[in-house]
Amino acid sequence: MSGILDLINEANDIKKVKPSDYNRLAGEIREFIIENISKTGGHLASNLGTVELTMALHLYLDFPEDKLVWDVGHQAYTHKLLTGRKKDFASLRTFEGLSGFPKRKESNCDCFDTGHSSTSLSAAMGLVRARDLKGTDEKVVAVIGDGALSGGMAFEALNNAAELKSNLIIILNDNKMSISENVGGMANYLGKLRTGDKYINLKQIIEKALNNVPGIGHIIADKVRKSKDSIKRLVIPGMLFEDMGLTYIGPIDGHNLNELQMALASASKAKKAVIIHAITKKGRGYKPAEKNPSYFHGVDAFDVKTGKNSKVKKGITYTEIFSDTMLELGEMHKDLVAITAAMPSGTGLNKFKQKYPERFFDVGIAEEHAVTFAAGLALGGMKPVVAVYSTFLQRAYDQIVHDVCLSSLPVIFAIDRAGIVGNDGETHQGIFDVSFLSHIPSLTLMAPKNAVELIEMLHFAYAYNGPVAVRYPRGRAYEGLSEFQAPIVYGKSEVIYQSNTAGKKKNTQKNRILLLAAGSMVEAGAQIHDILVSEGREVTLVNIRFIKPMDTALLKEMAAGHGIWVTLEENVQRGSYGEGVASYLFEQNLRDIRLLNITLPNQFIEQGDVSVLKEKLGFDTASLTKRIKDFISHS
Ligand SMILES: Cc1ncc(C[n+]2csc(CCOP(=O)(O)OP(=O)(O)O)c2C)c(N)n1
Ligand SMILES: CC(=O)[C@@H](O)[C@H](O)COP(=O)(O)O
Ligand SMILES: [Mg+2]
Repeated sequence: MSGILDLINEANDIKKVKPSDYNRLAGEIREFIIENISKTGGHLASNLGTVELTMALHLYLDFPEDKLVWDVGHQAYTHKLLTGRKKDFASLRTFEGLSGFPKRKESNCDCFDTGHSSTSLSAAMGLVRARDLKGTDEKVVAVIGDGALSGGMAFEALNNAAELKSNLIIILNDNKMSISENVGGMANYLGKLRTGDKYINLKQIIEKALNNVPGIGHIIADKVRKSKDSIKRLVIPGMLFEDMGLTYIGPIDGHNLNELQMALASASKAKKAVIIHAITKKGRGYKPAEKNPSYFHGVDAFDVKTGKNSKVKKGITYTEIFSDTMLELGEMHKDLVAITAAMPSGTGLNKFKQKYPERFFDVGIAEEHAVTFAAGLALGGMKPVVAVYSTFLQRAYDQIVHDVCLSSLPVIFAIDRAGIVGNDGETHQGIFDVSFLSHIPSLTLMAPKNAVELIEMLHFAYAYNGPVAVRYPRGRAYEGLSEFQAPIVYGKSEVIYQSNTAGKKKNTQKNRILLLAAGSMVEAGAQIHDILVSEGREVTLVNIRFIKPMDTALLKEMAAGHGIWVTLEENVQRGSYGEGVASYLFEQNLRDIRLLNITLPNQFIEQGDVSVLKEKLGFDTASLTKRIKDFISHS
């Protein structure tokens, strides 16, 4: 039997669906999403929570003329389904497939690319101002989650939106959850609004009680009813927003299409910014996700019946190593404190949170605040560890420079997801951190070659008195080369394999190869070393360890015996370690040394499995070896 969803093949088709079929359509959408995500993986729980919300918006808006801005964008699958992309879902988050986030290049119904949090209100404000300047009449709606509303940018935009004299609709999609449980004062306030009906009852109870007071009771009750201030604040939900100058509608049931449509119709009349507070359930309609929305926030393929992950787990991850080491360090050092910007499980800090709740701080989706907060903790005598994904640290550049490094404060940055992360694509690749960190004076930047070295580096970072960052990739930790465990010495690299330089002729020196590999690339470096050596070449392999400061003493020593240098790292070329080596050779006038920088290209890197992307980028061992050999023979 064909379903209602089959009738929807392009934008605005939903308007042809009979209202009596809306519930059936919502059910079919949920079924479709569960079925598909169970095969491809993806952001399941948030999408199940926004089905009716998205349907209501599609009934209200005309695409592509009207503009719908999604915050983070991880909840936009229904929007994709309703705008002609149903057929592409099998390719979700794969190379050249359907993106997991809104993408302008994918559809003219996506008006703003997202992936990072708390940007929707600013972008929507810009669209409104542009509309008003042009004199056009398209509608503009932003959808922001309660988690995303904890981000500083959202507050900045709300402050600005209060000045609007034309319509902007903000849907606050409140499911009480960020990835983990939502935190902070705004979350508490929203909690109070959710129970707003209780306050209304309270008002009625007060009025009734006063009316029963003989004599002046009814006069006071009348005053209470008319009072605009204190009592109103008590009884009318959303007064915080109202007092700021925005109109608040809600709370409403975000799974009730009627309520949503009525709220949108009434919001559309205001010549100002209006917040519709919609209460939804993360994971709605799929029991395992309703029960454990954090786990089903972002999942790999799973079995629909059991909800269990169907992929076999291979090896320990860097995140797990970090997580366990934090427990160890926490036990040893009572001044160690840990900070996350709403990612306790993603960063692995959840164990630390459980064991040392008083030394754990989840500040909400607020990376800028997290870093300056860490500066304050360090000033107060604590040893803060900011655990953060490379891509989200981009937010906090000025705070790192101005608040931490300028005063050389002992803050540790544990930078997870450094390098290619895979299926989340352009917005989430951690490929810029070496570039935006390695020029900051007083900051030390390290990268471990393997699991053991991450542990050592974290211990080293604790003991070091100054700002220090350790970057490590997403996923499985490399466990090879574990016999190489030279103690970490500040600013010193580790020579893994030293080619024999004794008694060799000058010509041999010219052709001798020096591989300078950073972090995740040491594994590839070791493989390339073995291949080149098996072909009779002389090769030295160095594990950089310190991307900054550069170990110039070692470089000087190596310059005497190696004519071909190759740097290997997982970062774009501009601002890379390799670029630093090129400057060094130039400054030292070492013009005879031929240098090949192997870095990621200076471009945004799209989505796909890490192995697929590496192959496409020529970053797999076979391609890298070929590149090095070509370089040797052509230079
Ligand atoms: C700047 C930034 N930091 C962290 C994240 C990781 N992240 C993605 S979704 C999310 C939670 C968002 O919560 P909410 O807005 O309430 O949406 P929900 O998942 O509940 O639907 C977080 C922390 C991000 N995308 N961007
Ligand atoms: C949407 C978002 O930003 C996160 O949910 C992100 O997808 C998590 O990535 P990991 O799977 O690497 O934790
Ligand atoms: Mg939420």
